[in-house]
Amino acid sequence: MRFRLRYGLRTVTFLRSTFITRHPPFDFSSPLRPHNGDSSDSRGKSKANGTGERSSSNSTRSPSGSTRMSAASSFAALKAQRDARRNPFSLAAPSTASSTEDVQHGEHTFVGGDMSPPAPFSAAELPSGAVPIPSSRPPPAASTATGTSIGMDEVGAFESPTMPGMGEAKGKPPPGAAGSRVRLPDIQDLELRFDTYSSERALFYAPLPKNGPRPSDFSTAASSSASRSLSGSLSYSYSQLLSSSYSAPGGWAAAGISSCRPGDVLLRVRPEVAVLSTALLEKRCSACYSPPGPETSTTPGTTSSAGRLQRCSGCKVTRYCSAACQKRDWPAHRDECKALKAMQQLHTFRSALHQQQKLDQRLASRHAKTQSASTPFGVGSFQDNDQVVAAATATGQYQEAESDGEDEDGMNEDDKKTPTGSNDRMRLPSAMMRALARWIWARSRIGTGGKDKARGDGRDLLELCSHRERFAPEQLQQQAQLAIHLAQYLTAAARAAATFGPVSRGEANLDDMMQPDTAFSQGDALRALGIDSATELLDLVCQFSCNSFALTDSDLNALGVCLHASMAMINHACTPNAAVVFPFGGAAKSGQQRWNDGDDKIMQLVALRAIEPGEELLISYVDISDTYQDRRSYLKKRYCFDCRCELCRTSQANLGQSGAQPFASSTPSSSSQQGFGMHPPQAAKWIDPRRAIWCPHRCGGWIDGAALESQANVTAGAARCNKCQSMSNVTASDVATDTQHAKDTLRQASRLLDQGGAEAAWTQCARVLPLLVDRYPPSWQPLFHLLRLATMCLIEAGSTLLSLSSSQTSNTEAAIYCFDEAVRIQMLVVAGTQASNTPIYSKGSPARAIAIATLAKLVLAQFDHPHRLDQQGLQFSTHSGAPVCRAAVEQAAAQGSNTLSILRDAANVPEEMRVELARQLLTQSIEELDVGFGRSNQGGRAGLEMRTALQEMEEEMALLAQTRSMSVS
Ligand SMILES: C[S@@+](CC[C@H](N)C(=O)[O-])C[C@H]1O[C@@H](n2cnc3c(N)ncnc32)[C@H](O)[C@@H]1O
Repeated sequence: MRFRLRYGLRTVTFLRSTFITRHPPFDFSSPLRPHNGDSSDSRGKSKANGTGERSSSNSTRSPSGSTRMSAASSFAALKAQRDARRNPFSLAAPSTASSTEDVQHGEHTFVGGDMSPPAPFSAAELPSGAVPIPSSRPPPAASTATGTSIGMDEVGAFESPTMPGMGEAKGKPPPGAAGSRVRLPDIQDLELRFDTYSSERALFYAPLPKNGPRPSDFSTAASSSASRSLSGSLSYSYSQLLSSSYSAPGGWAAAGISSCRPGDVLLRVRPEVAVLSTALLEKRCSACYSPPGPETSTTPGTTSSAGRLQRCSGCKVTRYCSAACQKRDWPAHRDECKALKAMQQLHTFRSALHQQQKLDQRLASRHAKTQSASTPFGVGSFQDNDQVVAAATATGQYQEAESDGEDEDGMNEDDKKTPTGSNDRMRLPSAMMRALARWIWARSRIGTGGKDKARGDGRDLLELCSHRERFAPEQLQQQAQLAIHLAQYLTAAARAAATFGPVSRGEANLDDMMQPDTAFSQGDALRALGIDSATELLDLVCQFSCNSFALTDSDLNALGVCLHASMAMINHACTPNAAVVFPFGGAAKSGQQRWNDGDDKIMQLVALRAIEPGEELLISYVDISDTYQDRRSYLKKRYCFDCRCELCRTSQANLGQSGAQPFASSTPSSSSQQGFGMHPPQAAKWIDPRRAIWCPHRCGGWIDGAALESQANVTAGAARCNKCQSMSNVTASDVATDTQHAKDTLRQASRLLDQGGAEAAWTQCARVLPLLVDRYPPSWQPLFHLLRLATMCLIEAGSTLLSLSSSQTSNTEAAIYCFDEAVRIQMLVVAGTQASNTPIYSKGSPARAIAIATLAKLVLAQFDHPHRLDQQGLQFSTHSGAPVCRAAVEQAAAQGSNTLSILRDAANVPEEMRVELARQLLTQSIEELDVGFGRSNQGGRAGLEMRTALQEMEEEMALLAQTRSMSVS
């Protein structure tokens, strides 16, 4: 039948390309924060000026002695301003501290003054402020500024409580606690910023230091532009702000200016810097992030690593889908290209060195114990002209340690041969490192008066919080490790040029390299980029880590990392009223318009519920399907704060921890209008869906898993079913074992999937799922994560099977099995997002909207083979033992209130009703995508896809009905 064929094939094709949200448990780019230029845009320029003018008003001496605006001066001036703003008790007024002298000599003052130095640095190197890196020699003349022509290699396929809502808290929350209502200070005590891109819908504000300087002291340009921008709406918006909540515990915050409906877009910006994750560098275009399109695939049926992405002939690392894309990326890639290339040369050199060392050692041991143990030269001498690296090397911090993640040391392993041909593995810089380096290079170009196309329209990273002084020692040590690698990466090109001659010659003069004296100082190279001290470098790393966003595609798949300073001023809540999304993917329009077909202003702040004027805008930095403990430790570790939102306080109270605030029952606010937002939980009865256990009597009720942890709670009957009061038959130790089991499986299956073993990954999941779905609702955190991964495995496996050979019935049948199973698993995922009247994700949350859209696609894909879903209560397949029973879906659907109505009959829906189910799913996903990705965007790329699918489906159905009536007559 035409309908079935079309849908089956078309859907499967787009299933393969993107579409499932995957949240690795510790995805760096997923602060997730949570978790997006065309320089010719005049508005972009004016916004850039907002920062640029402020910094450029402070001119200083360049390293060479000439008076010009240097990158160093702008760093220093901005840092001084920032520190003064952040520290109301600062003794150093920014107007005086803005002199470069002061900053360089450690005049920063910090609240608390607890400045424990990072482990690799000695206390002497890091006193209470910036430590200048001793200059040993002047920077090489124009070594980093020379242009290089753009070239491209053609490469072949493989070369290349309820939530406790936002209601008013009873009692007095601690001053400054997020969610607390504190009257805003008078307007003269605030620094206000109005974002020109916000369509007058978002305002950024920060308290000024008491008795401190006024905005005008910082920069006339900045303050006048602020008041200019504000003049139209100031009286209205500010009076609203005054009467509303102010939860920022210091620092910047954002507030809505006018009333917003769910789905309103509050801010639309282009990220100042955005890069593809290192793991995707070979698989995606570095400018538009497109995978190689099917039309360019060289081998039919192969997965997306095939295709004709063209490799940059300079660095041989980044790839592009077209010359247009490469050209667009060039301003940002230019310095990076040199650095990557130089790193490869250095890597080759180091490999040679290493071989030489090994040989020497062997010779030494063979020939004489009398022989000196010292080798002719050491790796240390190669690095030792940098204070940071030397210190780290001395303390063993710098090592070529294997790392399975970008986060640990900021370096990724490329397990292919290096482009230079050596067999050992080349470690590419992580996405974060490349992003930060791009930002620093762009910054230094602006500082030296260069025209900068690479940098977008945002404010300044230096104004954002760093928390260097607040990190736990082990965290700071990790950041220091990143700083060390960043320093090496930043200076690779300059150093290579100094030692090898022009990088483009590609000839390493090993003799020169062996002489430490001739090696180019890392300190010099960093100073040329405007970084004067190890502390400054470390600050930048900390700032980036605290303020960057995960770059995702329109289906929330992680693509990389990005930064925009305005967006970074938005604070966190585990029950956010807004979200930062990339409705059309993470990149501006591609040369071919294949992948990103939307607006260039690609990073958007969207209201998830109704927002009153002056209400603080809050996004989530974490995956809110995580438990309280996981969210808490992640926020503490990465962002240095304890979240005091109502959800966290309620969860804490449930755990019976000391210091918990009593739960504040809030009245349903405007947030729950139109069904969006959260309903307030009944404190006494609230069970966190993330920790719930099914009632052993299958009444559909839940038992609070958190209550099991305390014997007192168990004795007091807190661990009983909330419906029938049955006792739990699961103990706390059962839960701990199941949690561990699920987490281990998640890790193993994730690894298998990454290595291309989707079927093996699914088999791993299939082993544990039967027990887990029987014992826990799908919202139980470890199960929820596993279910999301299981759907991905099944889609990947099914798509691969289908692409192998459609003539082999066994392949097709296996593929059908995969999609059938994926439908059931995804039903559980959707149920998990919505379970209880206090769902993990509120209606319209991007993650929930995408989960429904995914299910809709899967149901559409089933139309080819409707007979596959039998009507048995349990669906076991001979193929790897399908573990997920229909009963689990039914149980999950029955448990919920009307939020799950869409799924209530899904598991037993007769075949003829399946089209109706698909229609319902498409309709609901469109409604929710419109909220999560912006109504004016029509739900972004995913929303447009769903609309097209719905329209086509209705056309097909009409055609089918017509054909039927004709054949009857
Ligand atoms: C991306 S910044 C947000 C803007 C920040 N207020 C500023 O001034 O730069 C993240 C930092 O803001 C603070 N923050 C964000 N949300 C918070 C909350 N709910 N409670 C306490 N601090 C919060 C933390 O210090 C966190 O590291």
